[in-house]
Amino acid sequence: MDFEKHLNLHTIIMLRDVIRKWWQVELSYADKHGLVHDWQRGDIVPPPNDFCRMSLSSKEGLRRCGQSVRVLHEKFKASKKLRRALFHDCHLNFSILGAPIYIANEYEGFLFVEGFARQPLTGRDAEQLRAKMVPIAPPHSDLERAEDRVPVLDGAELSKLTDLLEFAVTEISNYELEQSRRDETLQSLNNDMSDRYRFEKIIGRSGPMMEVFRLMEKVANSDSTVLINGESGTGKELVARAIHHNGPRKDQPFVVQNCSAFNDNLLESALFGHTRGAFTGALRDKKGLFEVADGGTFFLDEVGDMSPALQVKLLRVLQEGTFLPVGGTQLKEVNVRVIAATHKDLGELVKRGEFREDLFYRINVIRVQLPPLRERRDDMPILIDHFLRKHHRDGQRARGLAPEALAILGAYSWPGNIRELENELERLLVLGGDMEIIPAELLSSRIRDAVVPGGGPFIPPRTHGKLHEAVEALEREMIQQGLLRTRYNKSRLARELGISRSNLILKIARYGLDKGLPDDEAEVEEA
Ligand SMILES: Nc1ncnc2c1ncn2[C@@H]1O[C@H](COP(=O)(O)OP(=O)(O)OP(=O)(O)O)[C@@H](O)[C@H]1O
Repeated sequence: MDFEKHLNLHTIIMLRDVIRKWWQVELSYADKHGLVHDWQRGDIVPPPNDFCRMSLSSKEGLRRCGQSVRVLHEKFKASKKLRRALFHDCHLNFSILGAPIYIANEYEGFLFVEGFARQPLTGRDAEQLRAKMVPIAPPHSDLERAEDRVPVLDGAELSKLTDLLEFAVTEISNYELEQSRRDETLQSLNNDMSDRYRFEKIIGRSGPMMEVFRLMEKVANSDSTVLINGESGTGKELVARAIHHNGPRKDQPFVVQNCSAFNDNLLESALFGHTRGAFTGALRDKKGLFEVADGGTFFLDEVGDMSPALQVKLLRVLQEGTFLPVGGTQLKEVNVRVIAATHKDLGELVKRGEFREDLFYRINVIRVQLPPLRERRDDMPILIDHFLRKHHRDGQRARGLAPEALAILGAYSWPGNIRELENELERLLVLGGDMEIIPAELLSSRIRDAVVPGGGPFIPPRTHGKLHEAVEALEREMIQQGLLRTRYNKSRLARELGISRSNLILKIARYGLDKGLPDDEAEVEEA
């Protein structure tokens, strides 16, 4: 237990002060071994009682004072059931009053005051005291009339002091209990957070993302091949990295290759390496990325774009851990965990004969499906917050987005997913410069126009009030925006909205949206 900390508690500071002022005694603390740390450090507040002051200032006196305190400690230790204050007479026959500190039923030491008499000293008492001081006090110490300055605490005063001492002890144990409860709560929160956010760079709390995290937890410690499926910008590489960094291969290389980046020959040589003279320009042997990744993880992005010839080679590495460099004759052996990713439907490619079925089954052992951003809109606020922090530069003022900007971002369909959102926020921070709140006007026109065609103010959908009114308001808004978007082509709009043309015309009339519309005859039907 750290008494330094307790001394700084507001209540203890106040109590110490009150006790000092009212009774001229000092509140001190002995630990669970009966040691008074302040005294041992020589950090002694000189007590008004001159006898005690002299005693505490000499080595022998200090030893005797310490011994007296330890007797009280022994009493507390001997009777663990005793939770109240106790008296003991010190080596000078002054009183020590101590109250034990218990925290969660453990004895942790005691608070005490010492150096007072319980009744006025007689002349004889003073004589005896002076005699006791001879071996302790330095020669020629001035103890003339010292007995006049000895605090005397009789019955009523003593009971008040006892109450205060016990109150101080209760304050300390309450504080410690509170602290340990807080520590426990923090600990369990941290455990909770680390469970949930072991993949701390991946932001998401929506149901689909929690599903992804659960799966990642399971696969991180295994060595099995993983297939990550998801649209562009949904975080496939981020997830692959997180799986690698949370697994047993984390100290080994993580190598990335996008299979759609090169033509077939270049990709083969990049993946498997080549020998000298394998092709024009191959001046020396070159290691392939599979060799570089040996012991670690290889992230093969856009695996669906691999040619059939390379698919065979990949299957061999996956099944046997061996491959032949371009132009080589000797098989090389590697131990690589493969995480493949694609935005394509590999099952569909298999059906069309564009992807080997055996390879598909080999890499589709565990499939992590990353949801597009439009299907995890619940994550938008934390993602926005995350990217605003990530791209916020020192000295920049921007703290957030105006409500209209947030509403537009929330309504946009995000075809480029998180990458598009991240780029948009980075751009907004640059354009926002010194602004504290970034207004909707700064959003990319692509986003604004998609959500608010015609550039009017964005009216976010209602979330309260009567349902039929909200439905009607939404219906009116969709028809009005649709008419603008289709340039009043009612047949097209009816198709888009999934209602009949006559039904649309009725609704247009009902909502008063027909004013100023071109004649039906003038409407140009699309092919
Ligand atoms: N859940 C997420 N939390 C935070 N940042 C994310 C998240 N998902 C993706 N990102 C960020 O979005 C950007 C795109 O992610 P990443 O490159 O992993 O996507 P991808 O699906 O591999 O894209 P592509 O298919 O185009 O290669 C990166 O900057 C990444 O850090």
